[in-house]
Amino acid sequence: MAQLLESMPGASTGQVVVTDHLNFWGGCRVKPKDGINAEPVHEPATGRKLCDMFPCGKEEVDQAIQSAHTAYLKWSKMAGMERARVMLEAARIIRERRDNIAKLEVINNGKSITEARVDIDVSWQTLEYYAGIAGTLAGQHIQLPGGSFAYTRREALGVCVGIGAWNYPFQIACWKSAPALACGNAMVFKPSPFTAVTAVILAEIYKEAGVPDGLFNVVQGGAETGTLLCNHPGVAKVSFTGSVPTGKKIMEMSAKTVKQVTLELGGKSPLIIFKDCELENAVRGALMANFLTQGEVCCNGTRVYVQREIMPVFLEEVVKRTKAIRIGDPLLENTRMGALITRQHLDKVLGFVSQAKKESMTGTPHFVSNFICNSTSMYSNIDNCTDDMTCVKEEIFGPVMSVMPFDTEEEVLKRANNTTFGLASGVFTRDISRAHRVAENLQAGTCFINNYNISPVEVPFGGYKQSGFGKENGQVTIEYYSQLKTVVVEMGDVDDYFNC
Ligand SMILES: NC(=O)C1=CN([C@@H]2O[C@H](COP(=O)(O)OP(=O)(O)OC[C@H]3O[C@@H](n4cnc5c(N)ncnc54)[C@H](O)[C@@H]3O)[C@@H](O)[C@H]2O)C=CC1
Ligand SMILES: C[N+](C)(C)CCCC(=O)O
Repeated sequence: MAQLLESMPGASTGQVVVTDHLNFWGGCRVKPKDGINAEPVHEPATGRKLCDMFPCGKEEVDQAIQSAHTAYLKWSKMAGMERARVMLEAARIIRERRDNIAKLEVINNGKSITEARVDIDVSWQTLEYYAGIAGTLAGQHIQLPGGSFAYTRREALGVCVGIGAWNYPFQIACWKSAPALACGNAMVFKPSPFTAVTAVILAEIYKEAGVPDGLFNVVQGGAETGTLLCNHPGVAKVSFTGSVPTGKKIMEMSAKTVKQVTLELGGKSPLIIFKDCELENAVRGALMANFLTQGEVCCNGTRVYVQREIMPVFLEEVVKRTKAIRIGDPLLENTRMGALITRQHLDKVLGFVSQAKKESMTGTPHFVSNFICNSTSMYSNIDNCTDDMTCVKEEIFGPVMSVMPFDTEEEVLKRANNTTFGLASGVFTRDISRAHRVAENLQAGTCFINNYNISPVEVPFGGYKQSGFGKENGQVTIEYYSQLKTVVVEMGDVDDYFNC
């Protein structure tokens, strides 16, 4: 893989073939055991086969978990400051190789190179941030009568499993592994079978930075491999990013051995635009909320509520800007929207758009489709939607923005909250009291005021309702990757309570 990265500077879509093994445990890449059941992985931008992915079976999953356990025993005994030093070195290497990793991520996922570079920057920043926290992990000292006392220790959980989605492959691996490793855990990570290629690069970088062999491992596979991981008695925690139905299964499987779980699930987030907004910012915010990574973003603000008085001018602008988004080969510098993950996913997204055309009595779908190489990308604004339309109720996970008019704050809050999801939300207004009141009353894990989809690593991220629970990023995530032990110390004699 190192060779592949070196050969990347001249790479363009349609050229790279990955032949290296994509599993990693015990400190090195591991050849698939049987070399059977190969699943082709395609380059989204061209539809070309990029490599074969061989799903890991029980024996391989056992090996990866065993190797993680061995590394955990060493790593968890190191001082936080020692762990921090290794993590900072890994962050430095990612930063140094940022452009090449970003290129491979484009080939892996289909997003534009501009966005992929941001993802890789967020990735090394995540490692730096949690390296900074590793040395600060501490407990509390509690005084008790007679000189006795108690103290708490913040301890690692053990072997944590990370299960990733295909929309931010490298970044998700960092969002999960950085806090896990900072707390002294080891991780076995399973990327999505659609984006099998970049997680192993992270494993190599951790190794190069000096983590013990087995600390960060990659097993390839889909639902079956994921099931083996979630049912494994040697796993203490599962952190999952993906769809709600799979999240529910993961919770069920984890319940059998009472594993801790973090679930980052889907969304159908509302973005509320009041008539007193700064219109230019609101329009840009609506694009940010809908079209990053071809719309394949869990926290996207796909239900855009616009106060009726400004609907015509908002729509005119937003449609004009949407049509001007440069769709194309994702490795070209000018491209701002690349390819959807697979042909099947594109068909699913197009299905939502044609369903909207059928369901809409008054709305106008503004629909544009572009062909890039063998694959396709598209985007659509659907105006004057009603809350009961399928495109307004269900997660589309594509570049489709649904726009609805509203009249009052009270009404829009009710409509915005009328969903089983609760990942994110947004509001554009110049009225600061209204902004904070709306933020308080929206039932979602994040509310963006006068912007959207800004998520620096310092800021906790996670859902309400069926969008999941647990947080990623921010200081609080330490609590989801560690456990608190209480030690009670008697300085006097034990009471003769039983008087015997
Ligand atoms: N919230 C988010 O960030 C994401 C939401 N989605 C939504 O889900 C839809 C389907 O996409 P998928 O990739 O099929 O999502 P998914 O939720 O099925 O897959 C996500 C991850 O879970 C793994 N997985 C699947 N079944 C599993 C099981 N039974 N046990 C353990 N692991 C399992 C997959 O291999 C993958 O690594 C998308 O169209 C989109 O609407 C997809 C990806 C990310
Ligand atoms: C980076 N951000 C905020 C645009 C999206 C991250 C959440 C996801 O995995 O979809």
